[in-house]
Parts: sequence; C-alpha cells; structure tokens
Amino acid sequence: MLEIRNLQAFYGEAQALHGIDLSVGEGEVVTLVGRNGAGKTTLLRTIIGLHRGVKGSITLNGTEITGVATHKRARLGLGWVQDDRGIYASLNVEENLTLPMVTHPDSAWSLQEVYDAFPVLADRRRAPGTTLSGGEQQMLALARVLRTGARLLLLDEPSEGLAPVIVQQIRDILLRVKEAGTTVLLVEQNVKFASTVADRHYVLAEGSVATNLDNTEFKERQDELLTYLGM
Ligand SMILES: Nc1ncnc2c1ncn2[C@@H]1O[C@H](COP(=O)(O)OP(=O)(O)OP(=O)(O)O)[C@@H](O)[C@H]1O
Repeated sequence: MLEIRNLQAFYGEAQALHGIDLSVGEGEVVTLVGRNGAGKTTLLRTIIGLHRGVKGSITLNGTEITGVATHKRARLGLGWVQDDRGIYASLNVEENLTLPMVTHPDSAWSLQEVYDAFPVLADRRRAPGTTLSGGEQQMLALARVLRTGARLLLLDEPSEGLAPVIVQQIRDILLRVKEAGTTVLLVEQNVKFASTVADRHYVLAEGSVATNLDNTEFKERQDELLTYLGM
C-alpha cells in the first residue's frame, strides 16, 4: 500500500532523513520507534506532504505522491492525526466530528459508530474543544480521522502522556480499526503498547532505518529496545 524508497528530508542545509526504505502492506499496523530526534515525526510529515525539502519516492497504492498536495493525498486515502491533535478549540465535540470531509464513504465511521466506540465523546458532545482532557482530545482526534474513512492512518504518538486506562481504550480502537482492514503507520515510543497493536516495527536511528522487526522479534528484544530508547 505504502512504498518508500531512498527518502531524504532536509531542514535547510541539515539532513534529517538519510535514505529511508520502508513499506507498509494493506491492513498492516506498523510502528516507527526510535530515540528523540531519530526522524519519526519528520517521516510522518513527509508522507502526509507537510514537509518541503524532500528527495526520493513515496508511492501510495502505486501512485507517486511526492509532488502531490496534502489535501490531494487525503483524497487518495491518507489520514493524519498530528501530535498536537489539531482540535478546533472554538467548536464543540460534535462540530469537530462533523467537520471533516468524508474521502472514503465505504470505510467512514458514522457519528453513531464513533459514539458507540468512544462513549466519553457522546457524553461530552456539546463540550467545547478547549475543555477536553488530554485523553478526550486524543480520542476526538482519532475519531475525526475515522470519520473521513481514510484507508491509511498516520498517527503520531497516540498514547503519549495518557493515563493507562485511556491508553487501553486507544489500543482497543486501533485493534478494531485493524480488524476492519484499515492500514496504520504510527510513531510509538511506548514499546509495550506498540507490541500489543502492531504487526511490524521499524527502528529509526539518526534518520535511517536501523532495523525492521516483526512483532515476535520485537517482543523478544523488548528489554534491549527499552534500554536503547533510554526508557
Ligand atoms: N523545524 C526544524 N528545524 C530544523 N531541524 C529540525 C526541525 N524539526 C526537526 N529537526 C531535526 O530533524 C531531526 C529529526 O527530528 P524529528 O522531530 O523528526 O525526530 P523524532 O524522531 O520525531 O523525535 P521526537 O521523538 O523528539 O519528536 C532532528 O535532528 C531534529 O533536530
């Protein structure tokens, strides 16, 4: 579904990605792990089209998208949950949920499906974006992208800073998303969380792929990875 070849990204003169090769198959859940500054967020931003200064190839279902505008990439099936969650503070929960453009009606979640999956959003449907807790914001951000019907979700640290009970709910939703056949590429520093949702993992180091592990190998090497990541 997603094929990345020799991807390089720059901030001015400084090179942040040094020739990334990566692929994500249809229906797979794949994580990007790595120390701070390894290039995970830059890679996601490059895939969604928010980063300029890029060389190399990114294809989505066989279509080269490196020169394609971000909104057109969304129409091709990419959905992005950014790390600041991108909630409209002046709108309430339901308005935030009804705003996104549905790009793929067959896989788009209805409001009712969202409320069934995230009861807290149903309870808070009239609450302004500004009053939501971190966990509620993360759920809303995820729910909004599910409303579009995106076929490949790009998530930047969905579990970051959340209470264990919320992390568990996010995990359950991701497992449901996966069961429905949606493909997911996520940045995830929580190794335990990553191992409960993903099929494969790319470990990035200094803008390159250090290693690519299936989930069995990843679990076997969990202690080593935790030490490497400084956790
Ligand atoms: N706006 C920027 N201007 C210049 N350099 C940047 C900018 N954003 C990131 N970088 C550099 O690009 C490299 C990759 O950063 P990136 O944020 O993608 O890493 P990351 O793995 O997502 O780290 P973190 O977990 O801390 O978010 C780092 O060397 C970082 O210093």
